[in-house]
Amino acid sequence: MLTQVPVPVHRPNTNGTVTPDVSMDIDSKAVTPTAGSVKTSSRLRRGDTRTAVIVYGPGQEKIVSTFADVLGKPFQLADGFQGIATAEQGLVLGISAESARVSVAARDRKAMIAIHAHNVDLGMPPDTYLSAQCDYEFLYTDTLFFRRDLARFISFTLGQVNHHELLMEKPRTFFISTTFPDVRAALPNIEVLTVGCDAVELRVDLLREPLGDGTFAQIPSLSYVGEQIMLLRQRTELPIIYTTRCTRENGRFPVDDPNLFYEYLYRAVQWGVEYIDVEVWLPEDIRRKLYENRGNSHIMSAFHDYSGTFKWPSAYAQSVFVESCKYAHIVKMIAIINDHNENFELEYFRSKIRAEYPTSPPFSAVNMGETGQISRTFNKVFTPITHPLLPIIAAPGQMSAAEINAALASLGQLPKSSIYGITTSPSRFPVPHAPFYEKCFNELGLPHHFAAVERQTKGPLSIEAWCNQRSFGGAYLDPAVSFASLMHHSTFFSKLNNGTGPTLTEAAHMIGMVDTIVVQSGPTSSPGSTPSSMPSSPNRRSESSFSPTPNNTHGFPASSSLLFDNASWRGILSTLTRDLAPSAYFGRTAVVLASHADDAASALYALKSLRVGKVYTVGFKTPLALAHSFEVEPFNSLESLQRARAMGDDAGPFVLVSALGPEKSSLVGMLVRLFGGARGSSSQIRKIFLDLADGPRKGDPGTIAEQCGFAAYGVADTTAFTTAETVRLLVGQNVPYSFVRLTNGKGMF
Ligand SMILES: O=C1C[C@@](O)(C(=O)O)C[C@@H](O)[C@@H]1O
Repeated sequence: MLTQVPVPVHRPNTNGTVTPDVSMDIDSKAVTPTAGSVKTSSRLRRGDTRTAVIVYGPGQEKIVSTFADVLGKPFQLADGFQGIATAEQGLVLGISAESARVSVAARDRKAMIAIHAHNVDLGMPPDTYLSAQCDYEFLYTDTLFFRRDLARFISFTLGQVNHHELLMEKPRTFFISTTFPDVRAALPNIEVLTVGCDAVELRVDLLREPLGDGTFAQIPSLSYVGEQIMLLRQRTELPIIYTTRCTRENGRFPVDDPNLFYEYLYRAVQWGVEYIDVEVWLPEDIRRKLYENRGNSHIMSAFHDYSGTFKWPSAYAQSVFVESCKYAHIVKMIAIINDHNENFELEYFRSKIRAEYPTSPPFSAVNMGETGQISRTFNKVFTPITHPLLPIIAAPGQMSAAEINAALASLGQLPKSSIYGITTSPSRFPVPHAPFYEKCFNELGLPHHFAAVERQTKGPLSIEAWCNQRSFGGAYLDPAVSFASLMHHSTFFSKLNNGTGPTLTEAAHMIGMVDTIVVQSGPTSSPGSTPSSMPSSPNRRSESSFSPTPNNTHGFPASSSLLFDNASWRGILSTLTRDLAPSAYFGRTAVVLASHADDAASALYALKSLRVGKVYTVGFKTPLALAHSFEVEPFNSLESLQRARAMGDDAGPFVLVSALGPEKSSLVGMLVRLFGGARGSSSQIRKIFLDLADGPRKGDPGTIAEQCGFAAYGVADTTAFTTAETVRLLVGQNVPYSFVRLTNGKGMF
C-alpha cells in the first residue's frame, strides 16, 4: 500500500542551474512582529543573478536596451557568448542572433542566462535552433503593452516574484478555463472575464490555427501557441495556466504521443508561463524531466476520469494522488460521478489526504457534471470556472464565479455583510466608489452591501461605531488613520480579542497607518501567516439587513476579530514594479518628499520591500520603525542636495516619490528637474518618478519628469492597484487592476 507521499524536493531551479535565491523581502529579515501582529510580505526575491544575455534578431538591437531599462542596468552589445564572465553581472548584454547561433551551445551556463527575444512582427516561427538552445524565449510586438509584458516576463523568469506563495495563502482561488479557438476573441472582454479569477487557463489543445485553405491544424503549431500566449499576457496581469489536455480527457492533444506533450510544455517554461498543467498519465521520465527543468514555473499535476466508474473511497484514488504528488506544486483530480453522495465521498477523501499527507502539495478536486456541481463550491484551491461570455464550457458542470458565490451564499457559507468606505469628505473622490463596489459585488455574485460614509475629523473618530455591528464585513479608510488615533479612547477596539485589541499586520504596524479593517472569523491568525481575507464564514451568520447608520444593538460578534492592515504600500509597490523588475531598485537610492511622516510612511515601506539602500528625505522625519530599513539622510541644506546630485548613476537617486500635496507641485517640479539633469548620469538608466498628489495643481511634475528622462507615474495608477488590493483584503476576491481602471472610467491603461 502506498502511504508515503514524496513531497517535491526543490531541485535545480532555472533550467538546470542552481542560482542563489536571495530574498529581497526584508520584512522577513528585520522586524520581529509585535504581539498580535501578522507578517506582511511582498514575496520579492533577488532571484537569478547571472548575467542576462539577450539574443536579438536583425535590426532589433533596441530590445536589448529595453531589457536593460526594465532591469535598471546599463547594456552593451557583445560579439558572442564566449568570454562572458560573472564580472558582467552589472550589465545586460546583447548578441545578434547570427553570432549567437555559433556560440550559444557552448556558453557558461553558470555565468549567464540566455534569452532569445523575437519580434513576432518579423514573422513566425523564430529561429528554431535558438528557441531550443536558449534558456528562455521572449516573443514581442511593438505595442503599447509590450513593456509591461517584458517586466512581468523578466521578473518571473529571473525568480524575483512568486505568485504561487501568495495565491496559496488565499482562502479560495479560482481560475477561468478559456475555451476560445483564438485568444484574440477574448481580449476585448478580458477585464470582465477575469473578475474574481486568480489565474487564466489557456486551453492550448482547444486553439484552432487556420491553415489558410479554410481548414485548421490538427493541433496548433508552437509558433501559433507562442503568439497566443504573448497576446494573452500582454492584456492580463494574471498568471497563466498552460494546458494541453489529451483526447482521453476531453481535450484534443494526441494521447499516443507523450513526447509532443514534453515539447509543448517545456516551451511554455521557456516562455515564462507561471503554471504548467502536466497530465499524470504521462510517462514518469517526462514528468520528472519537466519538473526538473521547470525554471520558475509551477507544475499542476492533472488527472481526469471520464469513465463513470471512478470511486473516491478507493485505493486507486489514493494511488493517483500519491503519484501526482511526485512532481507537482498543485495536485488536481477531477472525475465524473453518478450519485450526489459521491460529492461527500470526495470531501472525505479531501480531509483524509490532508490528515495523512500534511506536507503534500495543495489539492484541487471537483466532480464533473451537474451531479458534481456542489463539489465546485466546496473546493478551495484553484477551482476551475467559466464565464457566460465564453463560447463553450471547458468541462461538464462548470460554474461561473458568480454562480459559485451565489451557491455559497444560499448555503450560509457567505453571509451578507456591510462593507464601508470611511472617508472624511465625499469630495475627496473624483470617482464615486459605491458604484465600483456594487459592480464588483454584482459581477462576483456576492451578497454584500457597500456604503461610503463620512467620519468626523475632529474629536472621537467614531469609526468604531461602523465596526461594532453584527453585519460589519470590513472597511477601508480614506485617508488612512494612524493606529494610535484609532485606539485612542476606543473601548470597542481595545476590548477585541479578549482584551488584546485588534491584530495588526506588520505593514500597518511599521507604517503606523491603517487604511483597511478586515473581519476575521474565529481565533486570530498567529504571527507568521498572512491575514486570512475570507470576509465571512459559517460562524459569522448575519440576519441583520444592511444598515446605512451604525446599529449597535446587534454588535460585532465576540467570535470574530479585526485585522488592521495597510493596502497603500502594496499599491505603491505594484506601481513601481509595473514596468520594472523589482531588482532594478535593489541597493539604489531614493528621494522621498512629504510634509508629514504619516504621508511618507507607505512609500517608505514599499521602498524597504524593494530593498532600496538609501533614502534622502525632504520635509519630514523618518518614522522610527522604518529608520533602520535603509540609510536615511535628510536634505537639510543646499549642500546636501548638491552632493546627492553630483553622484554617478549607481549612488545617485534612482527613484523619486512625492507625497506632497498638489499645492506644492512647483517645489516637486524643481526637485525633479534637479535630479533629472544629474551630472555624470549616463542616459542609459531611466529613473522613476511617482507623484502621489491628488487634485488640481499648477504645472504637472509628472510631465516635467518625463521631459527630464524619468518614467513618471501618478496617483491614478497607485489608487487602482490599492483598490484592487483593498477588494482582495475585504472580500477575498481578485479584481484585476485593468478592471479597476476601466470601471473607474479612466480608460484601460
Ligand atoms: O483541469 C481542468 C478542470 C476542468 O476539466 C473542469 O472540470 O472544470 C476544465 C479544464 O479546462 C481544466 O484544465
